[in-house]
Amino acid sequence: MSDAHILTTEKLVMQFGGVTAVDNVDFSLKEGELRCLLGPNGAGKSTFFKCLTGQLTPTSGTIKLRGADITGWNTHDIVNLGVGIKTQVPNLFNGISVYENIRMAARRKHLKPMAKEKAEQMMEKCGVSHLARREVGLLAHGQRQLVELAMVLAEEPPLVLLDEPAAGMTGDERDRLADLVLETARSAAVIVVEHDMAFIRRIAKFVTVFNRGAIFREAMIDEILSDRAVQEIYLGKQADVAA
Ligand SMILES: Nc1ncnc2c1ncn2[C@@H]1O[C@H](COP(=O)(O)OP(=O)(O)OP(=O)(O)O)[C@@H](O)[C@H]1O
Repeated sequence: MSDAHILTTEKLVMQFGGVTAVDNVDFSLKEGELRCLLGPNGAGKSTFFKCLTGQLTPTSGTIKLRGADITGWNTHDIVNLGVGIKTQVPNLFNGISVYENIRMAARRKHLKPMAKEKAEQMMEKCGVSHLARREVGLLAHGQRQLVELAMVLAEEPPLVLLDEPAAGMTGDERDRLADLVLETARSAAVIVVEHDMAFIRRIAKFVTVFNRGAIFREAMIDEILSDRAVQEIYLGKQADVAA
């Protein structure tokens, strides 16, 4: 991991009417760093994520990617800058096969023969080779999540943003996903927003905890899990963070 920052936000604010969902957030992520975003329901994680991915335009503040101001850019342009984005709802072409979806994604980065090879590699890596000819619209949610991840990784982005990637997955799929995220983080910076604590425990290193729209704590996962104040903000909102 280098000390240079791939992504920073300064005084980022997102308001919905009278609700301040993201409140003055200064955040930074180093090149090659894996960061998990945690926090109780309604803490502002998803809204923050959606500002980073261009799904929402922040009310104020700035977002910089490798020093370039991308505040208010749309998702398409952010993806074209080389950011791999996986939102909560898989973004797939339902009528065509798993292989075709992944090959088309690989084609955005690679020439034709290389794109085929890359698609095959990615299917293997993400554990969906056995589904290659299946229509993605007919797959279970967890399988669709893995296919979309294969599409994102096929473009070899230097920054990967994942919103609840483990949702709807079986135990085996979740284990596969954890290995994939760790492997991806060897060559790219990764941000993961996730509720599933078993999954978080497997992958997390340094984490950012949100509460009421602001950054509440930033520390290594072990420290966070034993932090009384962090446990208290979770209590009454969802399963205990230490459960
Ligand atoms: N489109 C919206 N319009 C109005 N309020 C919103 C909107 N999206 C989010 N909010 C509010 O912003 C706050 C932060 O919500 P957000 O979904 O970002 O939290 P979260 O930490 O991702 O929660 P969860 O873990 O439940 O997904 C909440 O009070 C939520 O009700």
